[in-house]
Parts: sequence; C-alpha cells; structure tokens
Amino acid sequence: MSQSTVRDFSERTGVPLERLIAQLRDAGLEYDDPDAEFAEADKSVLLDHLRKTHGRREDDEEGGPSQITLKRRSHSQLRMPSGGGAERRSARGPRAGTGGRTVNVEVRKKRTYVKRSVVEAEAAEQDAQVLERALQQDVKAAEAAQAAEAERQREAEAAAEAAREAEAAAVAAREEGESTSPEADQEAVADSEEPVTTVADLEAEQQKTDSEAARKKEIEDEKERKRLEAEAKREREAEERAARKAARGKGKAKKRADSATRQGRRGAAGVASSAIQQEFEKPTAPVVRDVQVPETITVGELAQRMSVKAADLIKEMMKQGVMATINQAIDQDTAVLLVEEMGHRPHTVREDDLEEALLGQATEPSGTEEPRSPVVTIMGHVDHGKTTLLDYIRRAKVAAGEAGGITQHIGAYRVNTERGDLTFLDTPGHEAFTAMRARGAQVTDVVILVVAADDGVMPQTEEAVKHARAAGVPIVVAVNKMDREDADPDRVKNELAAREVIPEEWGGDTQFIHCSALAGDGVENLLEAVALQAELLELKAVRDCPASGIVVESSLDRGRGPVATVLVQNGVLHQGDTIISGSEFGRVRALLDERGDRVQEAGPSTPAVVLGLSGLPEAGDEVLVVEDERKARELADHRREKSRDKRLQAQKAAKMDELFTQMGDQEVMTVNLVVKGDVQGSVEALTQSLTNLSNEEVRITPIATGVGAINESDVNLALASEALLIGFNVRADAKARRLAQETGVELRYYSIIYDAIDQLRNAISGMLEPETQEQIIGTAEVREVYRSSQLGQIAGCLVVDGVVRRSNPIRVLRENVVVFEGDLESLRRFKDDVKEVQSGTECGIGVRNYNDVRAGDQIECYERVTIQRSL
Ligand SMILES: Nc1nc2c(ncn2[C@@H]2O[C@H](COP(=O)(O)OP(=O)(O)OP(=O)(O)O)[C@@H](O)[C@H]2O)c(=O)[nH]1
Repeated sequence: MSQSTVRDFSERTGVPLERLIAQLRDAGLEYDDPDAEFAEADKSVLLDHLRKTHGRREDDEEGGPSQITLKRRSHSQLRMPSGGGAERRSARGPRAGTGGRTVNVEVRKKRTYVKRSVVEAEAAEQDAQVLERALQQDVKAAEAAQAAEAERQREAEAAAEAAREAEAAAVAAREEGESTSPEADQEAVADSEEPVTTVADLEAEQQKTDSEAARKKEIEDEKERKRLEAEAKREREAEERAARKAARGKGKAKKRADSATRQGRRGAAGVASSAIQQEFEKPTAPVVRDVQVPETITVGELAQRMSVKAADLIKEMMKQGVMATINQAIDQDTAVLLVEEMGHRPHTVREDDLEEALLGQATEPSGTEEPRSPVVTIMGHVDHGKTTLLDYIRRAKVAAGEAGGITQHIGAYRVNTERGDLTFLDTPGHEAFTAMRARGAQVTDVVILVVAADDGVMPQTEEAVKHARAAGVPIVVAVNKMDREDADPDRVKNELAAREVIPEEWGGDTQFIHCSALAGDGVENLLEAVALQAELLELKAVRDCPASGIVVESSLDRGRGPVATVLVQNGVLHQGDTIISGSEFGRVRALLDERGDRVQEAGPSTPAVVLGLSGLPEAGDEVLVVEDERKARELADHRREKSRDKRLQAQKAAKMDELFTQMGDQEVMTVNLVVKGDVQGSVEALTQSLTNLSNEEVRITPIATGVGAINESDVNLALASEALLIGFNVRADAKARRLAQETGVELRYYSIIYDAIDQLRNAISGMLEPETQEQIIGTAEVREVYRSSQLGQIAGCLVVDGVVRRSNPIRVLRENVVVFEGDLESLRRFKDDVKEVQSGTECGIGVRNYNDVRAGDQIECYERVTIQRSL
C-alpha cells in the first residue's frame, strides 16, 4: 500500500478534512497536521472506532420513529356553466341553479416530517460510512500486500533451495565420472533453469497485482459515485427542509423539492449534473453589471443585457407602473431607471455614437471653417405677401402656378444679389405648415417676417416670432403692402413691439423695412438688411469634409423615383456620392439646381435636388455622404429598425392613451383618415392640421398617410377601417375609383389645405351633440296675491321685461333666489285667459302646484333652445 497523508486520504474519499481529523480525534488519534503520514495501523484503529460508533448510533435510533407522514384531504365544489347561451349569461353574474354543473373536487396532500436530529446526524453518518468503507479497503489492501510479500519471499526461498539442490546434484554427477550424457546435461540445465520459471511467476504475480489495482480503481469509482449520491441526498434534504419552512409546502418550494428528488432519483445518470450543481457557488454579493442603454431598447434586449429574466424585468416595470410586453421598445429614461432599480450601472449610449461606430466615420463635420452665405426663411401670415416677395426677388413666377395662390411646400432657392448669394427657404404661410416651418427655422440663419401693413400682426405672425425665438434666429421685419392706402406701418411696429420684437429706432435690435413686394419698392433695402444681419452672425461652414445637409422636401416622381431637395450645410455634395438620409440611402444619380439644371456639385448653403435615393426621406432628415456603401446600407437598416421601435412605442403609448380616454368617456366618436398627397411635407402638414381638430367628443385618427396616387390598397384600407379617404393634389387611379364607388368609401380631393380643414371641421360639428341653452324671455313682478275659490292662488303681476307666455316654463324668485321652478296654471288679463302678456302690462298669474307666491316675488319666464355646436 502506498504511503499517504491524512489530506490525501480526505481528498480520495471526499470526506471533508475537518471531519476526518475530528473522527481521528474521537478515535484517540492526534493528527493536527493534515500533511502527516496516515499510518496503516492508525487506519485500523479508526476503522474499529467507526464500527463501534456506527453500532451505537443505530442503537440510539431505535429509541423512536425518525419520520412521520401526515395525509390530509380537503373537499370543495366547483360550479361550471352548462354551455351555450346559458354559459354567457351565467358568466356575467352568478345565478345559483341556472343550469350549471357542479364538480366535486378532492385535494389530497401528503407530507413527511423527518426528525431534525436524524437529518443532521445522517450527514455525519454518511461521511463515517464513506470513511469506514475506504479504511476497510485500505486495511484489506495492506493485508493483501503483506500476504503477497510473504508468499513472494517463500517462493524465492524455495527457488533458492531448489537451485542449491541442483548444484549439489551436478557436483555429485561430475564426481561420478564420464558416464554423464548430454540429456543429463540438458536435464541439469533444465533443472538449473528453474529460477527462470520463478521470474515468469513473478510476472504473473505482477499481472495479478495490476488487475487488483484495476479492481481497486473500480471500487473507488463506485465509492465516488456513492459519495456524490450521498451529497445529492443531503442537498435534497436540506432543500426539503427549507421548502417546508419557507413555502409551507406550497408552490415553488414543492417544485424545487420535486426537482431535487428527481435529481436524486436519476442515480448514476444524474451524477454529472449533481457534480455540476455542487461546484456552483452562490455569489455572496449581488453582481453589479455595466449596462449600455441606447435611446430606445426593447424589454427583452434590456433584460438580456442585465442577465435577468424578461419576466422579472416586466414585473419590476409593473411595480413602477409601466405596462410593457417583451417586444415593446422603451425609451432611454425608463430603461435607465429600471437598470438602476435592478441594482446595475446604466451607461447611456448616444445614437450618434452608435452610428459613428457603425459608419466608421465621424458624423460631425471637422476641419477648417470658411465663410458661407446665409439661409433665409420668409415667414408670415397667410396672404401677407411671402410668395410675391420671393417671386420678386428671384424674378420668377412662383405665386401664379400655385393652386389657390398658396405655397404648398417648402422650396429652396438660391438667389444672387449684389451683396452675395442668399439661399431662401420658401415656407408656406398657412398654419397647416407649422411643423415644416418649425423645421425651416432650424436650418435658417435669418428670418424675414412679412407683415402686411394693412392687416397687422395675425396669429401666424405671432407663431413665426415664437419659432424664430425658439430657434435663436434673428428677425428682419418686412412691413409689406406699403403701396396700399390703408397701410399702417406704425400699427405693425406697435403690435410687434408688444411681442418683444422691438424696432431699432425704438432702441431694439430688429430692423423694420418698409416695402411693397408687388411693386418691388424697398426690396433692395430688405436684402441689404438681411445681408447686414448675416454679416453680424459670421456664418461659417467646413468645406473640406464629407458633405452633410438637411432634407427640405421630398416627393415621389413617376419617372425619376424619389426626389429630395437637400440644403447642403457642410462639405461639397457631388454627383456619384453615396449618401444616407434617415433610413434611406443611395448613390447620387443626378444633382439639379433650383431651375432644374444639372450640376456636378453643391457646396455649403446650396440647395440641390437629389435623385437616386432608395426611398423618400422625411423633410428635416439629415443627409450625410458616406465612404462605404455597405456601411450606409447597414446604418440605414439600423435606423429603420430604430424608427420602427420608436413608432411601435408611440403607437403603444397612443393605444394606452386612447384606452384610458375611452374608459373615462364612452361617448368618444372616432373619424379615421387615410391621407395621400403629392409631397411628403403637405401630407404631414395636412394630417397634423386635421388631427388637431380632435376634441373630447370626436377623435380624428390618421390610419395611414403616404405620397402618390390613391390606389386600390388605400381604398381597401379605408374600407376596413371605415376611414375617410383624402387625396391632396393627387387622384385615385381607375381601379381605386371603381372600388371606392362599389364599396361606398368616401373619397375627397383637395388642393387647398384650408378647404380640407374647413370641410372636416363642419363634418365634425355635425357630429357634436347639440347644446341646450336657456333664454329668459320675460319677467313679471308680483304686486298682490289673491285667493279665488275656483282658481286657487292668483298673483297680480306687472310684466316688467320681455313677454310672459303661458306655455313656457317659469321660476319664482324671492330676493333673486329661485324658490320654485315649474309651469303656469293660468295667465289672465281682465278675466280673460291669454296666451302671452307683453312688458308694461298687468296680468294675473296662477302657478301650478305652488301656493306660496308672495308680493315682491319675481316670476321669470324662459325658453329652452337647442343650439347646434360648431368647432
Ligand atoms: N398691394 C399689394 N398687394 C400685395 C403685395 N404683396 C402681395 N400682395 C398680394 O397679396 C396676395 C397674397 O400674396 P402671396 O404672396 O400669395 O401671399 P403669401 O403670404 O405667400 O400667401 P400664402 O402662400 O397663402 O401663405 C396676392 O394677391 C398678392 O398680389 C404688396 O406689396 N402690395
């Protein structure tokens, strides 16, 4: 038997070192140093000790039962609906005995309680048993080794004896003389070979020892398996104890115990998994993770990043009052809160950083800055002369070609003046274009605020001031229509000054230029003022960098595909460049200037029409030239996904919002819309304006919007959602027209935005509940009160105001407080019943069911009128 230390023995048997040393101590052996040699004799001593204690413990256990099993039964009844209509009825309200079916339910529970001392002792017992077995084997092996050694010695002695005898015989033979034959020699040799045979025996002996070792290994493997089984059993019992304590035999705890039992039952097959379980150490401190939180993230993705179950995260969200599903996208703020709440460290990631990483190039321009020309937006109220002014400036007929004389979409034009180039964004005046105008102001350096001198400050003028202020853009006021007789520039100044747009001559910082867009008077001064204002701003752009800009407008052209008007802000955009805009990308197939002429490049502050994008970007989207088309595609995909997430998030929010509103008010009516238009901006503006008509009673919901002619699928969509189909500057194709006629879908065409708004407003007004108002038609003062046996109480009155009619309801007022409300019984004038009595006339009034009219009271006669409300 090989020499081993106490530690080796502990590792080999799997019995914890401390327990082994304790057992040794109990057996009267002192082994404080675990690396001391574990003598064979001591093993025998320990084995004897364990045998004794084992017997004693068994004796102890005989004292009483080690476990008790309790069984419990409970009975209950379940009432089931019988099905069909009866099922629905009974589901609404419990109605005893209405055709339901009763099911008896019996629940049987069985619990086994194990004596605590037994459980605890069992663990020590297990170890003792393992030790006992190991020691037995060691002692046996040591005995076997001793026996083998003795045998070997005996055989070696016998062989030596035989050799000695053979030697003696040979010597005797040689002494006997020549009669020695070769056979005898051989025999002698053969005899002398006997020790060789002994070596072979030794080899066999060696083989025997080897097989013994293999057997021993087998035994050890078996021992290891049993040890693991014992561990699993111990663990299972510990879990069962915990389960009993914590969950009182219910739910999850039971499941865990069950699964532990299963594991235990798995036996040999379960050994590996049990071993894995054993090796797992429960972390002593919570694991705090660094979690990257992008601008939007789905619940599932966030849970994954925190390494928690999605269900747990959803639970946490519910606690915070946020209801969400696993695929729902949540915003960054909510995600950060949740990450913190769950004990991790959130790190917000800017979308730009992600994009830069995806693109492999900076999205912000960097390089030497050069002066650039200003971008000017003309703003103002409807019909104050914006288009006429721009028209005059670029000497082209923009106003004439437009339906209704209103500019319908943002156009961008570059104008050469004596004071250098100016880029004009032509923003429309109607309030419908608020959103676009807000965007216009974002890319704008200077705002020309057109105010008609004969009309003064109007709602859209005020709005324009707000937008310019919000964007931090300086204003130059064009006091227009100065050629008109009723022009009153001072009124404009006063009204604007009241809105904190103070003229320079009054000590402010805003230039007011008098002009007439129609005649062209003062326009030069206006341009000069704009150029001056721009100079003060010291506008700069980087030229030597990948081009970037903003989409001003986009539309779908039948022949040319998606067309986008882009205002270049930095760098130089070339034909052939690969660009990305929003979730669209592509190669610039052609670049056109504002006159429709092809150009090769467009530098900072230059508007250009771009052909070649994969789809329609939205007005206000950024455009960026990228070096690698593959990366552009990847980024476009990423953005599409993000915008989908955002849309879903918005939809979810809207749905919830709608749900709550509907819960609060069942009377809400919904008008669904499908809006198609010629350009993206108009569709957006029209949809927004129409949606803004919603109120508490009528909700306007755009189901779908898009650019292009109305097709069959639009009609189908409108049909399915009972929507009104609106075509703005577009018409339905033949198939769609036929389908709309067949299905009765309401199809309306508009080319002027406010026509669409007015019509819808009227339609909604029709949907509003009419309002009932009361109007007082006459008042009579009670002078004296008489009693008549025939008519009861009669009040002698003078009609002081209006007219008192017999058929109308009345109120009796005493010191201006209503004391009675009802009808007239009689209205008399000189004993004649009359229908009405005019002001200034005396009359006798009998009030039905009221006998307490007093002198000095007032009788008020009124009528109820129903008024149709409008928006
Ligand atoms: N007398 C006079 N009329 C003008 C002047 N400027 C514009 N108008 C007239 O005012 C009307 C409206 O002018 P537009 O240029 O279409 O006004 P707008 O602000 O562009 O209007 P929207 O496109 O609807 O926002 C037109 O009939 C013009 O002829 C001006 O200086 N003097």
